[in-house]
Amino acid sequence: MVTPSSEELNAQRSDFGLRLSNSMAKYGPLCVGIDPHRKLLADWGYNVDAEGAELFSMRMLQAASGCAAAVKFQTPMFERYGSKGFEALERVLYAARQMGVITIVDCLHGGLPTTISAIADAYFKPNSPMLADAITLLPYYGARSLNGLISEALDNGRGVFVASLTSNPEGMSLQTAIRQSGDYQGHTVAYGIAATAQKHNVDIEGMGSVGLIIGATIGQWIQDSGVDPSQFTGPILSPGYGWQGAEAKDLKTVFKGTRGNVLVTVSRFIASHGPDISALKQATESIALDVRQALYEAMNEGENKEKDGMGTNTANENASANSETAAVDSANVAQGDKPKGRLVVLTGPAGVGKGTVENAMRKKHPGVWLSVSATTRKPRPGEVNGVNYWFLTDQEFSAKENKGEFLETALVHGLARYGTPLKPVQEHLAEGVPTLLEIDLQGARRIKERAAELGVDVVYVFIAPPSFDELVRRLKGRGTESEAEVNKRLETAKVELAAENEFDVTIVNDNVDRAADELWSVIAREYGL
Ligand SMILES: Nc1nc2c(ncn2[C@@H]2O[C@H](COP(=O)(O)OP(=O)(O)O)[C@@H](O)[C@H]2O)c(=O)[nH]1
Ligand SMILES: Nc1ncnc2c1ncn2[C@@H]1O[C@H](COP(=O)(O)OP(=O)(O)O)[C@@H](O)[C@H]1O
Repeated sequence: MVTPSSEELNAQRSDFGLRLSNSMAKYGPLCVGIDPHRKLLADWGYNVDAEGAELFSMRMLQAASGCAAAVKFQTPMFERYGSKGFEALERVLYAARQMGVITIVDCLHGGLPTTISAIADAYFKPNSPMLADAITLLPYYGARSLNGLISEALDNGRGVFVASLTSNPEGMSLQTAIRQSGDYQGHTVAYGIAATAQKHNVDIEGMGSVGLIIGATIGQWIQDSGVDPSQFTGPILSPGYGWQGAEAKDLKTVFKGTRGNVLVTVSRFIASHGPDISALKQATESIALDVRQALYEAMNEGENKEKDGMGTNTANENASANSETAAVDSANVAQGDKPKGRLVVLTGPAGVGKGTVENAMRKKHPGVWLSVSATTRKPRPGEVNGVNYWFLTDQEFSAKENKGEFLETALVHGLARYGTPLKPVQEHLAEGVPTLLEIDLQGARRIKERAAELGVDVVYVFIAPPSFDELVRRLKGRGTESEAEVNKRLETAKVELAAENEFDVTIVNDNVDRAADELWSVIAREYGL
């Protein structure tokens, strides 16, 4: 038998971390949770059995492929159907491998070393029936009880996520209990778990293969735990976003100063848009952008934070950033003496592709902040409150308007009211963050009138279609409006197209990537990036 060299062994042991960080660089920090809850199966019109769970999972997998860095399966949702449930999971894992999607099996195994070593045969070996890229582990027999199994995972190029800080209140009191003896005496239980996991990552260049699970909803508890996620150089899996109550601001609190190694799991929110595959994809893309933006801000928040404590290598030095552009943007945006760029106001007729171009640009440059408007119109399938718009009732909108909470408002297409919340725009501009508004012509004109009074400098950008016929084609092709609504939008479009010369820059959206690059070059010029 040929004994592998130490370089080969090291390459093997960092394989999962490397593959995951490459996938996160490509698709962003979203992990789609594939959890066939009984209620979801019934909502989708599937049988509540192993077959239903398999059909559900295959569809979620299809939606996640190309939109998310990884997928995660909760085993109890399959195990409840006994051997048929496990067969379903085996087939879904096989399909994911064929599609090249990274898989995490959330089985939360733990126990005595002799017993759990058998788990390696189930998940890590080349012929394992449920071969997965990583599994989740419970360390409550002692973090070191997992070392044998972790070594097996690493030797096979696989990874693990060790539960460290969960978000249920009882979990928190246990995890922040102070250790009475042993290596980490005087530290919390969670700290000892994180520090033990980190030991597997210290000699690895880039992101390690031994991860932690830290719930997004734990908020300020992170401080009581003594765990500093910015010091950890393996991947961090974070459930709890969306359905379970965590928001962008919670990600910022918990993951301050991290460097692209946080993977946020979203499950029920995405599944609630199914079974239509395009609605599932759209929901996945929306939430992926939202999560990416929040983590990008979290990364900048920790810029000048003191480093201490756990582990010898800082995440700053060791973990790979989630994308090269993110790293470049952060270097430029977060410098002490921030350039104060002008507010970028983007306008263009409905259906010209404003949303498409902005999304393409923000995928490459997550440091750009796009204001989220409020509207009284109904959400379209896949639209997410707080991500696409803040969806308000007429009364709620009027109340905010009366309190002066909007920078501008307008009645658009004579159908619904829209408004730009003032405070977040002021805050982002004050911090030197590239700030983009997408609003209609009336709103752009209103800002022109008020810019001096508000002390904001503005650059006005117009997105134009290659031709009117193409605009009609795109608007109809989008298929989200009735014929009457399309006609209303085309009437507005004629007025907006005639106002093109009121703008500082026109970008013709004939090709999404090219238009996105042009939009970025306007922003880059404004903010000196
Ligand atoms: N004035 C103003 N217009 C907005 C705001 N948010 C969105 N809009 C514009 O409202 C119009 C309608 O947007 P939307 O309902 O998303 O659908 P669309 O008509 O198909 O683009 C678009 O022209 C948007 O640019 C806002 O906060 N203020
Ligand atoms: N350059 C382009 N070429 C072809 N189709 C496009 C282009 N840009 C956008 N689209 C399509 O046009 C439709 C309208 O785009 P959307 O981003 O919703 O527009 P807006 O936000 O301006 O209302 C969508 O179906 C989108 O996929």
